[in-house]
Amino acid sequence: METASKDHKAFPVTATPTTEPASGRSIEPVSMTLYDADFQGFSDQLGASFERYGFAVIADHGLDAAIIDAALEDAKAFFALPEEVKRRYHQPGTGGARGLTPFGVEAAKGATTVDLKEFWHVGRELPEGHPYRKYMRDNVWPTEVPGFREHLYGMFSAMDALGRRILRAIARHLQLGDDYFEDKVQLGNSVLRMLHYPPVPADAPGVRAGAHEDINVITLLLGAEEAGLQLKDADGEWLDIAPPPNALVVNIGDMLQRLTNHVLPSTTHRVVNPAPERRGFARYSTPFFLHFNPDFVIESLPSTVTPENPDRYAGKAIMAEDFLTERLREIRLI
Ligand SMILES: O=C(O)CCC(=O)C(=O)O
Ligand SMILES: [Fe+2]
Repeated sequence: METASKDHKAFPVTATPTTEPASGRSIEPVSMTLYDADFQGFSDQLGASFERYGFAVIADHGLDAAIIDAALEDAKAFFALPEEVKRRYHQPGTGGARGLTPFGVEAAKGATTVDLKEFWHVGRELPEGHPYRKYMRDNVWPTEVPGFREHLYGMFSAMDALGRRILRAIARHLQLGDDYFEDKVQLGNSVLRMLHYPPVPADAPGVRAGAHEDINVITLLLGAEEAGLQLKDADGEWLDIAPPPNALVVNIGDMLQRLTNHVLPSTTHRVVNPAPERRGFARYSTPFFLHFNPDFVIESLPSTVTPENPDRYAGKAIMAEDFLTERLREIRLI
């Protein structure tokens, strides 16, 4: 539900991307140990990486490995269930907002083939009667995997907290108050996506994930050590993202690009099919799409509007929820 492509024509997803040259550039990881030792230094490094690539690689993120492992093991156990059992948790017509989106359903905008993936979505739980409940569907939980609910929601909460920490550094980089984002995302319509890319036959049509941009504020991604994730660099070259073990990949989504009048770019990315020696391996990755609170109004931050970078969205303020709905319609998910 978080994906759309602007430029599929330039990079048809039906091409054989693994044969395209990937440039030798790579993103320098930033260590989160700097966060407490030298917050300004951390913010500067993170901000520089985002301005340059729209992506950053964060080492030493401090997430509890036990929380991640428990959620991942449960997701793997779920994906290993028979197809007809899994499909009980598919809710057609809801854009895959919660529960399972089966293999062969999602495609990047304009793509002629579907992505070679299936995924499970977990969203925020709010108390009965909360005014934001109308924007957020109820989660669904499989009964076949004991612990799934507790572990998956534990991971949602851990990623949510880490995302808010990272946003403090982004706020510092943008010379806003460090807590600028706090009351704008604390009840955001965020989604944890547990992704399963099965082994890929040599003659598979399509790619694991076609070229797209994320719709949300920032995305926190674990599991990109298994190769395939690439970003489209400013000069049009595809650049492999090869994080060190256990590192977190973070990228800017369309909502933050819009808020910052493109000072922080939402970069096109994709997941290409594996090299022959890795074709027999599944890939599991877990993006957390951090969203604004549904009623936050997105308009260019005054500090990002300059004579060299005039407001690209003058007179186009939009509520986060309307922006999301518009984008999901564009990609025909709702
Ligand atoms: O699996 C990955 O590495 C990235 C997935 C992604 O870009 C997405 O789901 O939006
Ligand atoms: Fe993405």
